Amino acid sequence: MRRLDASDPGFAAAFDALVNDRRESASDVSADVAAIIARVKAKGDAALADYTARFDRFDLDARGWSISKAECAAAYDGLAPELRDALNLAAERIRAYHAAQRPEDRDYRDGTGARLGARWGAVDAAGVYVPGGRAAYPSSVLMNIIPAKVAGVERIVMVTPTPDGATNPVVMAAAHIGGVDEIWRVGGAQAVAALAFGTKRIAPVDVVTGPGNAWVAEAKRQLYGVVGIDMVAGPSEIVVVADGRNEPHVIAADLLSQAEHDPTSQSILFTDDSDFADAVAVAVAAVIPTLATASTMQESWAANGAVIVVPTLADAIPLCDRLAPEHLELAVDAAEADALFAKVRHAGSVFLGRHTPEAIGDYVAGPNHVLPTGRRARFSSGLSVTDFMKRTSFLALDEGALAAIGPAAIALAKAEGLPAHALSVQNRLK
Ligand SMILES: NC(=O)c1ccc[n+]([C@@H]2O[C@H](COP(=O)([O-])OP(=O)(O)OC[C@H]3O[C@@H](n4cnc5c(N)ncnc54)[C@H](O)[C@@H]3O)[C@@H](O)[C@H]2O)c1
Ligand SMILES: N[C@H](CO)Cc1c[nH]c[nH+]1
Ligand SMILES: [Zn+2]
Repeated sequence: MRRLDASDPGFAAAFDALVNDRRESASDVSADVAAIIARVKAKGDAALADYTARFDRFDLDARGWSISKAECAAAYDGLAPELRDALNLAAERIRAYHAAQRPEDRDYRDGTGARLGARWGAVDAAGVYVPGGRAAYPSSVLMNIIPAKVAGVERIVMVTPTPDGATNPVVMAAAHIGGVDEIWRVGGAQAVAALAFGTKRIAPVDVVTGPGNAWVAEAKRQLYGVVGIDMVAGPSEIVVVADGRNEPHVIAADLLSQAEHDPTSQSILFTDDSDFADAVAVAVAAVIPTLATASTMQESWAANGAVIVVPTLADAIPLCDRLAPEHLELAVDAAEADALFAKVRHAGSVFLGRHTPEAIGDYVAGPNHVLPTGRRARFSSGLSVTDFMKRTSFLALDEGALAAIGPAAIALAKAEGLPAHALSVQNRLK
């Protein structure tokens, strides 16, 4: 863990190093992924079977490629009632939040009489990636599928690894609630490539969404253009801005909640209280060995964790903006949280006040937990209904509207040296 103090002379360089640390994109990940994509493109299902045997220790041909809707319904029926209620509560809240995201079509006439507008439509088929290497993610099933359904996607294809052949009943129950059409037991970069190119078994999709580890995130990045993607949602991150009036063990757990996802996850604390910074570091060290995910948290915290003391909490905000974290917690009184939030420019999702742990957003709050990582909140946003849709603009002119705006088009076409464009307009002008 790095302990930095903004008043130290070497702080600027040390913070630059933290910001520029490309912890999830070692060049070997990029090269590995390029090789996997090329092999899936060339060999299709055979490559999927090989990679699944290698990475998930699972023989697809012997034990089955897919999970049926009937299996998912049975998993739902077999769930303990409190878990079923929790999934349904999460689903309802996620649905309500995303229903409000459905964009409006536009259709209007301007002063020339021209009719202009844009019509939104869903993609035909969406592939949703549900991670499953180190943990099972029923919450990510809901976060992916529900916005796709709200968008009106007709074919929703889920891919998820089943390491050692073990299926997860809560993941299957969530797929039942969401209403998935196909589930394929493949993960990693190879699954994303299969969705993008299609194989004999898996028909291609138009868009691939969802989170995953460094290989999954890099595969989406490399395949963008062959297929649409939501954004690059890789190993989880959290930045917490906290004053010294918090309990150190409460903030320690918030930091560890994201450190436990992946050894390449990142957790950073900013505080204006040096004693509190030390107390949180002590609490983190004390909590780690008590939890089942200790080794992942230890690796992540040791390699990527940071505790940073700033003169005032307001000084932390421009530094947070440079990190553009996936999650930002403002653990201060409500009024101060609002004031700090007003200054935040770059973050995937922000959690305001002392009573809003980021982990609530992972499960039941409603906003999507699939969020940009690796500083990409500078230019991208969390998964939304519009990631499963596209907009078609349209235009209808009558003679009067064409007469009003046509001559300008002719002038511009001539200036560009494109006479057929000019003629195409000129021919219709009286
Ligand atoms: N940003 C977000 O919105 C968000 C949300 C949820 C989870 N996450 C992240 O998702 C990730 C889940 O990771 P996971 O590992 O549990 O599951 P995963 O499904 O993302 O990855 C498992 C797959 O990775 C591939 N893989 C593993 N090692 C490999 C190697 N050496 N070479 C090539 N491929 C390899 C395998 O194919 C394996 O099936 C975590 O990093 C977590 O932080 C992010
Ligand atoms: N924190 C993850 C996004 O980075 C989402 C998640 C799912 N389950 C638990 N957490
Ligand atoms: Zn989480």
